[in-house]
Amino acid sequence: MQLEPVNAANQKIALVPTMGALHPGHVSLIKAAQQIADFVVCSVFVNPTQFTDPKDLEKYPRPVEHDIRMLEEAGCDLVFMPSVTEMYPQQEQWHIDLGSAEFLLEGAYRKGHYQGVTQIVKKLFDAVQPHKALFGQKDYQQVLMIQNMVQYFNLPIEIVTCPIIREQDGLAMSSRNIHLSAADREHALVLSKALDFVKTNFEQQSVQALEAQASAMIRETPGVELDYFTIVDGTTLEPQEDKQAKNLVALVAAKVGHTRLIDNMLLS
Ligand SMILES: Nc1ncnc2c1ncn2[C@@H]1O[C@H](COP(=O)(O)OP(=O)(O)OP(=O)(O)O)[C@@H](O)[C@H]1O
Ligand SMILES: CC(C)(CO)[C@@H](O)C(=O)[O-]
Ligand code: BAL
Repeated sequence: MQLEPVNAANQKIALVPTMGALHPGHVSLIKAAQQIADFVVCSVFVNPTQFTDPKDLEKYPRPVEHDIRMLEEAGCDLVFMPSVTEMYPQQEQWHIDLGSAEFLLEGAYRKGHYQGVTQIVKKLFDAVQPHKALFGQKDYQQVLMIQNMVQYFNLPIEIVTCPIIREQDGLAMSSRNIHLSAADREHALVLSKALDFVKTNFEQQSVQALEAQASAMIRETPGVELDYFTIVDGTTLEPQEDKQAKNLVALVAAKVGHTRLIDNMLLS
């Protein structure tokens, strides 16, 4: 990949890393990138090292033609779609200290996931050398881990977080939604409904009561298996029951049918 002319012209480069199967959530990142940079690169790479479930990796959607068309329509300047051997030409070790939050929530359910995520994001940063990189709040913990990786290596890259884009009925857009059956799609709505419930009742009820009611809503929904619904400090991801505290976030993960989904909402 040759980005020298862009660098020589002193243009600001923004990178939007994705795993493809693009939807309007991804397009919102491209659009946000266009507002804050002169040249926008989107990477499309299904990164094997961040998958803990081989079946999840195998069935991850890869609609390449559709993705290229969407990126053209969005006016993306360059698409970086490397192969696995380009990104991983040889066996390599990767382990960095991402802080204690690495092992909580998603990190507890997908062991080693954030080592894989930060490994590939560092490789993408090295290849593209962007000034800025944009990520979705939908993957809340991922943004924290990438910020920690940037700090670990002292990289001169600004990490920008973009809001969650939802379907009209509230379901957070996700590439994995394609795996939902019609019934799953209905049942999956309970995740955003539970988050909305917590946001609406935040002033009136205790954190414990909110978590209990939201969890019950989800557990009572057929075909949905709750992994966690929790209200935590938005930086440490440790439980936080003091509602006066700033930076509280509610995070949820559940299996809907055979598909594991995540979502979250900022509370204060
Ligand atoms: N609904 C959304 N709104 C905003 N950003 C999103 C949304 N969905 C994904 N993103 C962001 O797009 C980037 C690429 O994500 P990715 O390619 O994994 O898509 P995805 O829809 O999150 O897929 P999946 O969750 O099924 O892996 C990430 O920074 C992610 O947070
Ligand atoms: C950041 C990322 C592209 C790394 O593979 C992936 O985790 C994703 O799509 O969120
Ligand atoms: N969107 C986060 C990437 C993953 O689930 O592996």
